[in-house]
Amino acid sequence: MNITIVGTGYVGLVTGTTLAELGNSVYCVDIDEKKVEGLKNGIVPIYEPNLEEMFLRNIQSERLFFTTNLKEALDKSEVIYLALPTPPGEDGSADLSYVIQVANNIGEMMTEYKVIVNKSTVPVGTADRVREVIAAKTNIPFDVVSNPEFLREGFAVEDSMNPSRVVVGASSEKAKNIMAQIYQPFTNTGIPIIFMDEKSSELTKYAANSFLAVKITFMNEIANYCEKVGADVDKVRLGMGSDDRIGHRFLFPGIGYGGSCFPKDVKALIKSGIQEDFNFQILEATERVNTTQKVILVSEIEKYFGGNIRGKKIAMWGLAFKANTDDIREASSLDNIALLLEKGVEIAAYDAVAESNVQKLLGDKIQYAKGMYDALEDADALFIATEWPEFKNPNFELMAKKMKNKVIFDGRNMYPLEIPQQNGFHYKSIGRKTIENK
Ligand SMILES: NC(=O)C1=CN([C@@H]2O[C@H](COP(=O)(O)OP(=O)(O)OC[C@H]3O[C@@H](n4cnc5c(N)ncnc54)[C@H](O)[C@@H]3O)[C@@H](O)[C@H]2O)C=CC1
Ligand SMILES: O=C(O)[C@H]1O[C@H](OP(=O)(O)OP(=O)(O)OC[C@H]2O[C@@H](n3ccc(=O)[nH]c3=O)[C@H](O)[C@@H]2O)[C@H](O)[C@@H](O)[C@@H]1O
Repeated sequence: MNITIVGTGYVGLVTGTTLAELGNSVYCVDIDEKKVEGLKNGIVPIYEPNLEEMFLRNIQSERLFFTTNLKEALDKSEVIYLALPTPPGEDGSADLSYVIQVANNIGEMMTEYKVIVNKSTVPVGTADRVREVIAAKTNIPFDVVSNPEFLREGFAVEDSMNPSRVVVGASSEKAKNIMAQIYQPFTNTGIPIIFMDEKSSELTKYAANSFLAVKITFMNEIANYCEKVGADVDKVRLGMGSDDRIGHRFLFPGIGYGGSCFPKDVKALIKSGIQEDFNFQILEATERVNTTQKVILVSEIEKYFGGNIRGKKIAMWGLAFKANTDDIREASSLDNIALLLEKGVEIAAYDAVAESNVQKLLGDKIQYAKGMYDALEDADALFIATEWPEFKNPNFELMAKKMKNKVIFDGRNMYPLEIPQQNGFHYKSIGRKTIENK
């Protein structure tokens, strides 16, 4: 099938590449000329494991094309996916201007039947709005479908090729059949394609992300309580997660959830609720708890150093909002950096993948180390903000040699407690006993 994808960010590029991998001819459109030029020349602008190989293979097989010309791509395909940004507006609600703008363009440009498939995360009722916008521009028949995306950054290719489910909100039989045809390779491997109405589909996306945000936040509160009463959150987590009604995933406590989606989607659902005179109390609490959780270790650092931390040097391992991505949107590292800088702390950071994005944002406000051990030179403490695999089994002897003090504040619970203990480190993690070493 011929498919057009509008927007070549994380979702658009991965969706386009995987649909091409499944044998479709895919025309990707973006307004960012530099990005499109790079993509045409085989340059993948994001860090995403296993994407580049598949992307290059499909360009070579002439199934994957890039253009800035929407009309050209539109004319080639019956199915148009929208993978456009829906960032938080000033009040936290989803900004639909990108989606509406492109819907307008499609209405003006289309010359025959199209299915417009919305992959962006959008509030309930957006399919209806897109329908109204297009219908105001043309009499040609078309359908609008909601098809939310559930991929995780860092596992985007894996999640797109082998999704837990595909949700399709469609009311027209014609559009349903076309969507069933696109996802037929999944049906054959037992992946459920769940058809429903557009509104339920739009809400499914927000409900799934918000539920996961609540799950993490619940666990963060349990972790904080563990510290008060002397329980160990790792044990509690194992004990809870073994009940398959609860499950082990997304129970890892830490310095809060970040990224381009959980924070924005929780805010957007709260806002959508308010518009309907409905209070999402559990989500309001989740947002509040997450905001404090992100910087919970800063007061611990102050406590350790007796209050004043001005002039201290802190090494930060990890800047990305989680491992396996270069994405720093709403990363907890940034909240901690801002607060620590405000308190007069000097920061030497290391993140092999996300460093350049932070450099663009913060410039010389912090130092950037070439390697994880370079960051530790003369450091008063180490702060672990992202769980990159290379931090999992470090050389503690070398760390001790480099650092001024053997102190670790671990926002990702990287080590079993006996490891820092055996190596004589002071070790403060989340929801577990503090290993004292003054
Ligand atoms: N990043 C993620 O892991 C996931 C994101 N989503 C949702 O998918 C949507 C897209 O997110 P991302 O891919 O992360 O965004 P992104 O910001 O990485 O990419 C969006 C792309 O759209 C392009 N664009 C903007 N206006 C355009 C226009 N008029 N015509 C053509 N291209 C245009 C931008 O230049 C950019 O390349 C959002 O609604 C997001 O919430 C859903 C699941 C996962
Ligand atoms: O809508 C989206 O964009 C996507 O949002 C999340 O994916 P992503 O933001 O890539 O990352 P996650 O792996 O979900 O992690 C989000 C945040 O939660 C944190 N987290 C995750 C799991 C956990 O147990 N504990 C925890 O603190 C991570 O460190 C990270 O900061 C969802 O997992 C995807 O299903 C969804 O498609």
